[in-house]
Amino acid sequence: MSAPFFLGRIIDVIYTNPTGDYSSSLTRLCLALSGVFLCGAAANAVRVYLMQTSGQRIVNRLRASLFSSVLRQEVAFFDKTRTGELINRLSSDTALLGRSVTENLSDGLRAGAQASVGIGMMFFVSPHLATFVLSVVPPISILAVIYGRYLRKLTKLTQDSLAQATQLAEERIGNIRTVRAFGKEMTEIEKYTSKVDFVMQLARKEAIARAGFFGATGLSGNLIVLSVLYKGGLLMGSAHMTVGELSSFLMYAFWVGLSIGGLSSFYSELMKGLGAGGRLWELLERKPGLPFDEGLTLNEKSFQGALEFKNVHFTYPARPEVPIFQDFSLSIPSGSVTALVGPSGSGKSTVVSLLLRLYDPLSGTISLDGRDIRQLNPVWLRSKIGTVSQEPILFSCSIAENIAYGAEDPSAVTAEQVEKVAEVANATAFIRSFPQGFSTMVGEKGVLLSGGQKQRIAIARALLKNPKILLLDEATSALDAENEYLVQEALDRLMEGRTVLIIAHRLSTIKNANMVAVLDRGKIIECGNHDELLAKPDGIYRKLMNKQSFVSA
Ligand SMILES: Nc1ncnc2c1ncn2[C@@H]1O[C@H](COP(=O)(O)OP(=O)(O)OP(=O)(O)O)[C@@H](O)[C@H]1O
Repeated sequence: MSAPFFLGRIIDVIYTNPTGDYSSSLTRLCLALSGVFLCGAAANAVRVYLMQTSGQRIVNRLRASLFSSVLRQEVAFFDKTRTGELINRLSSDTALLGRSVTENLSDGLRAGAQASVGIGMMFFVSPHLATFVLSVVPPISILAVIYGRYLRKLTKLTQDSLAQATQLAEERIGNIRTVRAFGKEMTEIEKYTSKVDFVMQLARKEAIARAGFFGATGLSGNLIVLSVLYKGGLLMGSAHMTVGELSSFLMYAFWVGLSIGGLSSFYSELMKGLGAGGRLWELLERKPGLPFDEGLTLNEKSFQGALEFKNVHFTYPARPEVPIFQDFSLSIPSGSVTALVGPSGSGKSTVVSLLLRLYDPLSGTISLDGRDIRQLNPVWLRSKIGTVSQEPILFSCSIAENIAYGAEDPSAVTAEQVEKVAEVANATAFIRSFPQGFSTMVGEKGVLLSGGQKQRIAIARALLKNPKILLLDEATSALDAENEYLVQEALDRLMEGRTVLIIAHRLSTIKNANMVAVLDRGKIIECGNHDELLAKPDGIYRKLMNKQSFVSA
């Protein structure tokens, strides 16, 4: 900021010495000025480096905290929130906020410092001229406030619309097989295009506001310079100012004008950042509806794994008006196999979700070894439960990594352990048939594997976890005879010595279970073993069997 001052002094030295005897003063002033330039250049380089790195660090930390906050939320939160929206917050909102508080903040601070020192220097060089010039500041400030508010609102709307577009793209790309099977590519393209077109409309509004604001601030800057020339010329004519002072003043005024332009751009970026930030804080500060990692753990030695539902009432938070369980009671003794049967939509999978404490009942209790699971640490509880669902979801990594995912610390799992559980799960033969064996990549959600293969990997994963309690959801779709046999044998081995609740679709499973519980419209209506239930003349179970809705394997 001292450069214009020195430049003015140099001009005055030259003009006030018509004899030309000013070389020593000129050298001194030029040396001083080059020193100033050097310091300025070094400071600028350091500023850019620090701002870039701290900017990235802020974005990284924001992303990590946000991801951690999202993963801790209760499952009901994910029932209501769209994945694409969360992805958009993680990627786009964090980048916008990060940029706004670093690079932009640095430019803003620089512009602010330049403007205030510039104004100070203007007063130092000519208080009279400075007062005259700064009368244009208040109208610009009012304009800036109106513009900032409008931009903040617009950014929030833009980010929301962008999130909707991301959501649509994410869902359709993730389910491309369904889109293809129904031949809906063109419809989906049109839907997506209309969503991004709306984002474009908002961007156009922003561009108009921005153009107006920048035009106004640019014009004000130029008017400042013009008025300095006019008023300064008059002051010089009346010998109240030297040519060097007017030059210095002009340069300061020019800098102040530039800084005001910089400040307006800083302000608009800051407003955009705050627009995106509001949505981020909401999520960062959200307290999970269910505790994440707190509560009691039971004594491992005396742990039995007996489960009991007592007078449970439950509705899903996303649809509180539809009761799923009303006075639901069921006892699953330790070490026994209980088969849960019932029509589609009767609440079988909900029983599993409640046992995993993905949701809490409205009233009644679910207990493990006589202890209400709400008192237990959910992480500990889930570590004691293994699940194999109808259509197991695998992650897009290797087969070995997918199996090791079952262990508490996957990085500590050895290749031998993985191979051993794969053997028990009847998975070794097909894994070995792949050229890359256990290192074969399974694709997103395991799309590169067949249903039976995915199930056996999920069984191996559950075996590695070695849980006391098993919650199984048998596949409804019939596998071919060989696969069927291999999966069934693997499941039988997995069930040995554990408390098992199995959502049963196969007659053989039902027949072998210690107890069959028949669920209908959220209530257990019959309970007993296969033969006992079949013996009831008007029993629902008997009717279900007659409908032959079970896979008779
Ligand atoms: N996350 C959810 N939010 C709101 N309602 C849900 C949710 N999940 C399931 N439901 C509803 O709860 C009821 C019971 O569903 P559930 O999946 O437990 O049935 P199910 O007996 O396992 O059915 P199926 O045999 O077809 O898998 C259904 O009416 C279903 O629409």
